[in-house]
Amino acid sequence: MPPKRKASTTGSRSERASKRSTPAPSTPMSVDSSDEYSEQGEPPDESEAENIDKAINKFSLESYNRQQHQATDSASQLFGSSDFAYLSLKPDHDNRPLWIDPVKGRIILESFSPLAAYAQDFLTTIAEPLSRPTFLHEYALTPHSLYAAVSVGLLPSDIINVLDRLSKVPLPENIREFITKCTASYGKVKLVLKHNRYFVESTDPEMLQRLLKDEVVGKTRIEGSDEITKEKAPQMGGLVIPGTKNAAGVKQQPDQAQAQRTDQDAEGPAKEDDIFLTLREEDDDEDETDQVHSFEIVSDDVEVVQKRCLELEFPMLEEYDFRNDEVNPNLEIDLKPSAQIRHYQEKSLSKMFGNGRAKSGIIVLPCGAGKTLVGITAACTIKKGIVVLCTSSMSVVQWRNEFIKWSNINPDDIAIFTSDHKEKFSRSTGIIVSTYSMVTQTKGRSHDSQKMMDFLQGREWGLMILDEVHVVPASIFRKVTHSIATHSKLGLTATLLREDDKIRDLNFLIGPKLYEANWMELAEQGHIAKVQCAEVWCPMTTEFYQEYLRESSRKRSLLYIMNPRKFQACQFLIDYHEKRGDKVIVFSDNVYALEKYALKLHKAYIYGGTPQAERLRILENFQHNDLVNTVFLSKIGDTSLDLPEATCLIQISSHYGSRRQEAQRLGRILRAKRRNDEGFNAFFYSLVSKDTQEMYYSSKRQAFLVDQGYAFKVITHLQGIENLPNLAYASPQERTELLQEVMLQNETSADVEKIDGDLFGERSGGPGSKRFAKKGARRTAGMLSDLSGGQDMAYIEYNKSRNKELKGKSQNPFMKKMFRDQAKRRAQNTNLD
Ligand SMILES: Nc1ncnc2c1ncn2[C@@H]1O[C@H](COP(=O)(O)OP(=O)(O)OP(=O)(O)O)[C@@H](O)[C@H]1O
Repeated sequence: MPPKRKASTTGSRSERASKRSTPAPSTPMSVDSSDEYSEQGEPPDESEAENIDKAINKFSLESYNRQQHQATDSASQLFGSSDFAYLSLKPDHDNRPLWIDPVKGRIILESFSPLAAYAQDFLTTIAEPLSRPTFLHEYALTPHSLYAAVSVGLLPSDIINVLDRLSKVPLPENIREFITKCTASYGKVKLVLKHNRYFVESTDPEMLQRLLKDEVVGKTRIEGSDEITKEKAPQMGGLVIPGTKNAAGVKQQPDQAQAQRTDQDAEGPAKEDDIFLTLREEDDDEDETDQVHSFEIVSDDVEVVQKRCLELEFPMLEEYDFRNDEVNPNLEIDLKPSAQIRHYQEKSLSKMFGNGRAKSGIIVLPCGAGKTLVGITAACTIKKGIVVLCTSSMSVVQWRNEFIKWSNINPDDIAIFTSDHKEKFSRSTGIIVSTYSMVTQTKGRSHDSQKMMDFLQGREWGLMILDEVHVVPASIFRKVTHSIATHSKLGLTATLLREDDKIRDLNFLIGPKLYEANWMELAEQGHIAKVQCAEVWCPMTTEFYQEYLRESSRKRSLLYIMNPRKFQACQFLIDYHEKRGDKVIVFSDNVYALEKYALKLHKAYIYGGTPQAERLRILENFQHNDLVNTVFLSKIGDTSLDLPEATCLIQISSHYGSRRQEAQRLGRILRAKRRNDEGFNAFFYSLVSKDTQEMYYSSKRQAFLVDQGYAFKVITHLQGIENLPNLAYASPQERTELLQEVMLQNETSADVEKIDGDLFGERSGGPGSKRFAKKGARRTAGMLSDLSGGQDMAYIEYNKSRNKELKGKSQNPFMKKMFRDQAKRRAQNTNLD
């Protein structure tokens, strides 16, 4: 018999969800204009986020410290509040890897310690990694990070004990207090879906009594159900994640790196092991069985209860007991026997399935480290209906192919929902792969799309995989998670980073960060490429600099991008790397510069206006044609581009100070095929015009990668550049002509490309997209004239003659054809204009 409601609510879950998802009127929001994904115009329905933040941030380390300590020696006064001499070192401090700053809650890890791998694993669970260069890593203990720690099953006492053991000084009292108070209210109450019924669960019966007495929560309990039921807590482990030999559990064996390091450090066993062994002994103790208590609530009131618990300062954790879900049909899916997941993939999944249930949250792995396989393995573990949401229709196809490649899923059980494909699976359950825009767009939905949406909304899903979570606005997540009923959510990203600081929203819309990998460690182990990063300083020529000082800020950027010395540096580096056998990608956000550079250097280029068929042809040639070793890309190539052949990146213009774009671009070469060749390095150059604003933006952009341990070398002179045959703009006359041409451009030519989607984005025309076929030409014309000063006759004339010139020069049939096509398009544009 279906459970009777005690408190009646109006409307079904999906109706209520659709009401909630109605966007509130937008108000202007102040965001950092330096980020392309700022959420201008997003509904300010952030009260939920603010509540969570309030609940979480009511604790601040500041309020626990500032204990006054007497200066302990004559030098103490020099250090002011940062004098920690009062914390006496433990006698065996050499063996312990952590320094703790009690004022700021910062933890410094000595990454050369034999215990470093273990400590790092622990720290990424309880603290935010701030910076991880070679020898010293810095972490911050924050209310958010402690919330995440509790949500993966750590107890406050675990955190305190392990920190104390690893610390060189006794754990400062205020840090203990901070951890205890911060975690006192987290993780106490869980929302658990069992047999398709929702339960409020806790290990503390008093907590549940308190909730039952609450006027809001009390009313949501199902009448007639036992007030509080008691059962055994789920055992840690027991669940084996496919592709691994280990049972899932928060307490993992030290990873391979640790094992290797420990072997190598054989000369110092005495150093490592007493602490290490004690830690492991403690871990074993924690597998003891516990009791949990719960009461059942009306499923329609889940959000009411969540909100109320938040107000009461007991944020609820969401967990899915999929092994006991007998209502939703099982999906026949398993990893193929050949698929072996890597240790860091396993570790990230162990945080998700730590206690045998699925916890919602976000996994952060560098580009090319295999986030797709992590998602697929999570799907193979849960084995229920799965929804995958991606940013472009190309990614949708890739996800489907990867599912088929890595798992034994019946291809009929995995369907695609994009503008061109609206498939359903025929059996009782399956996988649907779609894009964020397909499931959130509300206006002008076709009949077929609406039917697909009804299909998605009319059933329960076991897992929703959210790809590239950092680029999607919170309002979209809200719509997605409210309109599609899913038991657990897994967000995947390479850079949990936004310039507008809205990343915090993801903590409650998806779940806390479950795992963040160390880029350098993965590079050392050969999972991603090792990259040499360099910033090349290009002096401005006198005439360009004079104009730069005189011009408005928009035109200034065009001058520093088109600086002839930068052009020469680009030409030199392409020549140098092509001769070494590298495949080179040159990135330019500015389309005018992109075209100018590419045409002058006789290279292929792709930007928002390039038709899809031509994009694919160029990329194919770049991959397989030995004569096409360099390709110029606008910002549409920042994401989703999988070209393992590329081994060198040159950046000539970028999006102001966006740290994320820098990381995403670097990601294009992290999957280099040759990464395991002995001594192989990929190269990442940022060309910067000296003494211009670009220098400032450049250092801002690098901050994230520097924190990941990348060292940017500054190159002030490229040796041998003067001797490069056919060096462009070598004479003053050529440089003056270039300057005149640049000055003739209108200000819009200085803008970065404005485009939605990516290289394969559906909005910029997914493969075979009908929308693209119909509107591509028209849109191309608009982009060109808007963005590259196409309305200017001088420009059109110039390009015509340049095309002729190039046609004569290029011997490569592919290049010849490309220039012919581009010339045709330009002629078309001129007519349209
Ligand atoms: N465990 C594994 N064993 C073998 N190959 C793997 C494994 N994990 C990932 N790969 C391979 O690594 C490559 C990169 O994987 P994937 O495309 O999932 O990376 P990603 O993290 O999603 O990158 P991006 O952020 O750039 O999209 C793929 O070719 C994939 O097949």
